[in-house]
Amino acid sequence: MSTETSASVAGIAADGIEIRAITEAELGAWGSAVSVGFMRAGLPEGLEKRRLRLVPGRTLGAFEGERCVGTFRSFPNQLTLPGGALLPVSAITAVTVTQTHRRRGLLSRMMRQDLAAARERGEAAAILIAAEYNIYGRFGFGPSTRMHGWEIDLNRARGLRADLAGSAGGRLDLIGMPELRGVGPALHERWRRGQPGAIARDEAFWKTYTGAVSAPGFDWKEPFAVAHRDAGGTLTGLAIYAIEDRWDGSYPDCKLVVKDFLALDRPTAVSLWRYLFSVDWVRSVTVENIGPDDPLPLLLGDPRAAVPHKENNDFTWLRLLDLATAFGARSYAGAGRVVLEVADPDGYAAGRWALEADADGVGRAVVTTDEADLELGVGALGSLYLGAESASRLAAAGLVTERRPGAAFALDRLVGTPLKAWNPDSF
Ligand SMILES: CC(=O)SCCNC(=O)CCNC(=O)[C@H](O)C(C)(C)COP(=O)(O)OP(=O)(O)OC[C@H]1O[C@@H](n2cnc3c(N)ncnc32)[C@H](O)[C@@H]1OP(=O)(O)O
Repeated sequence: MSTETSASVAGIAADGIEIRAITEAELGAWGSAVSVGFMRAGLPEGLEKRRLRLVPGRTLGAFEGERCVGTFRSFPNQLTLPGGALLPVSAITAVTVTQTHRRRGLLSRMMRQDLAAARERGEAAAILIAAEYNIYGRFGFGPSTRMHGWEIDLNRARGLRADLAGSAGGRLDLIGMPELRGVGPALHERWRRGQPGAIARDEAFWKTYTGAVSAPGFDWKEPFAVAHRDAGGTLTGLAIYAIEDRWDGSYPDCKLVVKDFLALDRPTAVSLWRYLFSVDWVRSVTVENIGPDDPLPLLLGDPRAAVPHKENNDFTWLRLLDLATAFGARSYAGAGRVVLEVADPDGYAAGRWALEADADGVGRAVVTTDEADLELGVGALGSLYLGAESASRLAAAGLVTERRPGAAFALDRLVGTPLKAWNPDSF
């Protein structure tokens, strides 16, 4: 008898289920499995969008014979780091296992296969948006940015502060979807370089966003897009919003929902907010997700009118795969050195690392034999990587252990950033 176990035969395990990259011809069946996995029965295959997003070799299926019972997709993206560098990362999405086949290790197999391939390709980290909090920690991911939104009652807000100046000589125009598709990408490219935690938006993103291709399971409704151009005619901001048409008897009681807000400077932001807070019939504004450091409430006549949105929670999860590349690429607030003992059951980040930075903000992670100041898992380190989480807070929660008193605060001074990392985009 052959000594070759089924587990060693081209990804087929003892249960007969094979994990492999799909072909383009299998995209329809794979897409149907995604819909079933996300509890949406009978949806169209959405082939046009899926074709746009197909990266050869990176769309995985778990196959039991012909039947696709698990799905997993990754694609290349870039993460803006503190300091403005763009780190190539693997973005993971469309993770599903059919209900009849769950808890048999299929996600674990797809994830481990894809993370190993990402590391091979030289992607220093993987990112994803987690459907549920408890799925991805076991694979070394940690929450690294938060969703941050506001509900604003316009009767209480008293508009924007009177002393705030909008852009001098700028103008606002409502634009249609074809124009948004034309001008949005270049504006976003400029904007994302100044926002740690932001990611790139590809062609598929803009086409889906503007309704040029449909995404199965999502009811697309054309939003409003208002563009701000400065006195020289350069596009410096965009706000995308929807209106929920509500009436209280004979009185308008509409809600304006801000879906996307990109402003390159404060005068642009002020002009856009002033517009959004003064649309006729609108009595309340929901800002679904905006940077945690965005000053929005402080721009209002009464900041208490902005109440935190109920979905404010963890958003981008990050899994470090190559500490030397990842920590060498970001910048640091100043000089410092903290030695970390990192636990990583899958090995990528495991070991003792000195995280150090010079006065000019250039830093690195290097393997060391020095005594460790702090012990933590790779997921906690992923949470700290972009600077949006604090080591002191994780230490208080027992998720980081100080071996030297004060080490958590020393790490915060090293990795903390002037502008909190934030990512507006689900994927
Ligand atoms: C990036 C994204 O696409 S997020 C979307 C994720 N998908 C969904 O939420 C859709 C509905 N859920 C599913 O499709 C599946 O349940 C999945 C993909 C979440 C999990 O797939 P499975 O194949 O069941 O996971 P697998 O068997 O590998 O589980 C590994 C471990 O994670 C645990 N686990 C898996 N899912 C969950 C969960 N939702 N909550 C808590 N623990 C979980 C398992 O119990 C198991 O633990 P163990 O190792 O201690 O036994």
